[in-house]
Amino acid sequence: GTPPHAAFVPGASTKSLGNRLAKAPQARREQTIMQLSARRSRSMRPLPYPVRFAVLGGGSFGLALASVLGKKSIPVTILVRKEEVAEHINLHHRHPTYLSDIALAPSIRATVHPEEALRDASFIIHAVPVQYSRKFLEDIAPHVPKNTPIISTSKGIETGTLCMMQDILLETLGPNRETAYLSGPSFAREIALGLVTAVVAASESEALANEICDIMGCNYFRVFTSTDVVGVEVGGAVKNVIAIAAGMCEGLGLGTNAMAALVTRGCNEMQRLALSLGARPSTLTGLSGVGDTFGTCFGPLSRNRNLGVRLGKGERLENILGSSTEVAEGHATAFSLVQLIEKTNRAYRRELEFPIIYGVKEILEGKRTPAEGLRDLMAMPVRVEMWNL
Ligand SMILES: NC(=O)c1ccc[n+]([C@@H]2O[C@H](COP(=O)([O-])OP(=O)(O)OC[C@H]3O[C@@H](n4cnc5c(N)ncnc54)[C@H](O)[C@@H]3O)[C@@H](O)[C@H]2O)c1
Ligand SMILES: O=P(O)(O)OC[C@H](O)CO
Repeated sequence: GTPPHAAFVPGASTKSLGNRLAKAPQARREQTIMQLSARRSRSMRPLPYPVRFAVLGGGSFGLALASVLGKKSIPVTILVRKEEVAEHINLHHRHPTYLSDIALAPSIRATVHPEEALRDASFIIHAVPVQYSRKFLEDIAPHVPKNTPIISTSKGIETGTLCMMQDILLETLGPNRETAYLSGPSFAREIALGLVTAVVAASESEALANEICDIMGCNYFRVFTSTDVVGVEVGGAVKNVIAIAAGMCEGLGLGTNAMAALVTRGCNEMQRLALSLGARPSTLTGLSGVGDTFGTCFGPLSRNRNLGVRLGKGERLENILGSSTEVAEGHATAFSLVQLIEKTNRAYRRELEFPIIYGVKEILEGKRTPAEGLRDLMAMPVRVEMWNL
């Protein structure tokens, strides 16, 4: 028969462990859960092997993740665009503009030279907005070591190609590379301040997801794992568009009932699209689905929500975009999403409706005002709340 310890294999996939746990007798289930907990608490200790990270993009999220690694004394090199920014980080251990009130650990360096950042990197974190990622990655591709895994943090859908980061990485850096997609409610400032944050690392390689969980995890940054890359990427992209709608609801002063209804229906649209693209339903109820949607729709730090608030208060889109130094990914993604929905509907010969996503796109195009968008949502024919997908 199977030896009692066989249910726990360090590095084994959470999925296979889950399957085996479900079938195991009670005593073995308890023993396995204890062993799993021991494994998780080991992840808080210093690593037993040397690693070095390259972080692509010196914006607030790249800095925030660098700060997590820096607190674990892991060497990190951040690739930035401007020489004066690199010099400032190396001299003062803080970014001159982003999160400039937060000191970075001495193990964090910055450079403008891709070869310097990428040479000898054991892991690469990609933190450049989706719309700029293809060009950025094409430019640095010759310097990206062949087998180094990439952890993408960018949330959105590329204009024109309708690609998400998995395809952009494949098309720019080639096949046969392990990749992972980090997502969930994770505002850069809160992470950099050491506030408790939980995210999910999705990868087709369960070994990579587990490694990220061990290496990046600490007592305030908890990394769950998943193999559902599509679900995690779609959740991260759609929540930014729903957050723009939630911001408009706030800006219009519509109240809590309206906000709760809007966000719930937004999650419903997110789930329907994700399922039609092959995601697992449970992913969309997790951190990268409703979790990130709640965080972004209700959190005052969200750039997407704040864009919506300003639109709802009557400000012009050009003014809002012109006054921001950081990217609200939901703006471009709203247009890509509508095209992706139309493509998916055509492929399945059906007419699934996504009134919130379409409404945000039309408001961003100037075809409706936020108040008209809401009026149109209320005028839609009433139907069953949940469709069988
Ligand atoms: N900021 C957050 O709280 C947060 C949290 C989770 C995920 N994300 C995601 O991470 C990604 C990066 O977010 P961020 O807040 O750091 O973004 P950001 O707008 O600050 O930009 C990040 C960096 O990307 C690079 N960059 C920007 N425009 C570029 C261009 N045209 N060409 C080349 N490089 C360019 C720059 O180094 C810039 O500092 C986004 O997709 C975002 O959705 C952000
Ligand atoms: O500031 P936002 O709206 O880009 O959101 C940041 C993160 O994605 C929140 O998880």
